Amino acid sequence: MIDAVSFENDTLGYLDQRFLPLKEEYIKTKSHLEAIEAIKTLAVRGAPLIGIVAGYTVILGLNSYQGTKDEFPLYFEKLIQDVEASRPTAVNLFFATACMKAVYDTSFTSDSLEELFAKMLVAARKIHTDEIANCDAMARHGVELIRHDLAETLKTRKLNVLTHCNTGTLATGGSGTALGVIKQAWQEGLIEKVITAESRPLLQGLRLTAWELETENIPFLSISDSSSAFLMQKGMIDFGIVGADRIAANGDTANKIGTFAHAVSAAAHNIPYYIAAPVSTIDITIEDGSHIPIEERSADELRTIFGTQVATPSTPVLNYAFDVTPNQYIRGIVTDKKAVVGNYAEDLKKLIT
Ligand SMILES: CSC[C@H]1O[C@H](OP(=O)(O)O)[C@H](O)[C@@H]1O
Repeated sequence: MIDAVSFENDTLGYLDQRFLPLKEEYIKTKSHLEAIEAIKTLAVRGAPLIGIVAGYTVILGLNSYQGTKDEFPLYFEKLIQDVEASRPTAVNLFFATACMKAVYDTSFTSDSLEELFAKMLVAARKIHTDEIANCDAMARHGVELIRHDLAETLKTRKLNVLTHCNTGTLATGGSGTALGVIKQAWQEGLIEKVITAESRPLLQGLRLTAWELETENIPFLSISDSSSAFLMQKGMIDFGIVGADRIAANGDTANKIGTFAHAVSAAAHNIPYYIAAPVSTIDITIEDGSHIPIEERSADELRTIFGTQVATPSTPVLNYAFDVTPNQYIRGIVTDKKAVVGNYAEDLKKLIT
């Protein structure tokens, strides 16, 4: 499996995703500031992986601390603020900092800084190992749901599945969320072909998902984001499954920009459209998708393509990195605990408690 992230000898290691698949560069750093920049620039990306790296980034910040225990609370507060300011939408990042703050709240008074830091490292490693295990559980629940919902089609042929952005090992450290379900479905002989939407402007689908599928010898076709409706109309897509960066209590889901457009097209063609995400991506504190903070990114992500200017530098741009798919477009939400179908407000809450 691709090695997306590691933490050994107080050093964060990660595969820089900005130039994959043409350039593979594994970065190692002890600097929390460099780690924060890696999240900001999508050198590391993908909601669960962002959460894993955020946890390790806090550890790097702790290792840089030179002050006294009395001075530590202010330093820790600033460290958490800086990590949380790196990207706003993927709730996994805030799940990771909440885990660190929980250790602080429980142990700061009673423990030495050394003991406190050791406990936070355990918490950071747990986030990492949990997300890997979550992928395997999601894969099982997702395949079970697909076998049920697509049973009629499966009587006569294998399935063609649409996915968007990258939700595989490069986004999770494990087999993946949506792509993990797809990989497992392929292993079980259910998949004919994967249709991976390029995911403009940073092309996570064309670059990263394609690379993962090629690496695993899974047949796929890359398409432009705007092609999905046409392929659905031609009967070339049997279901869609995508990831999530934040799921509201009612099931409304924020994911890479373009996700909602695929969902509307799927609904128009009566094609089931699923979300796959660990429970750590559910934000039960917000009642619906209108409250999810949507990241706006640099205009140059559209005006240039990997350093080549394709529009004038003065071209006005609106570059939302995510959109929100209302729950009525979602046939089911596959989590590590179970697949939730409909009745999201009630059933998602049960997963959290
Ligand atoms: C495993 S879900 C990953 C999720 O994160 C991606 O966003 P980004 O590449 O900007 O971090 C995309 O929304 C994926 O669905």
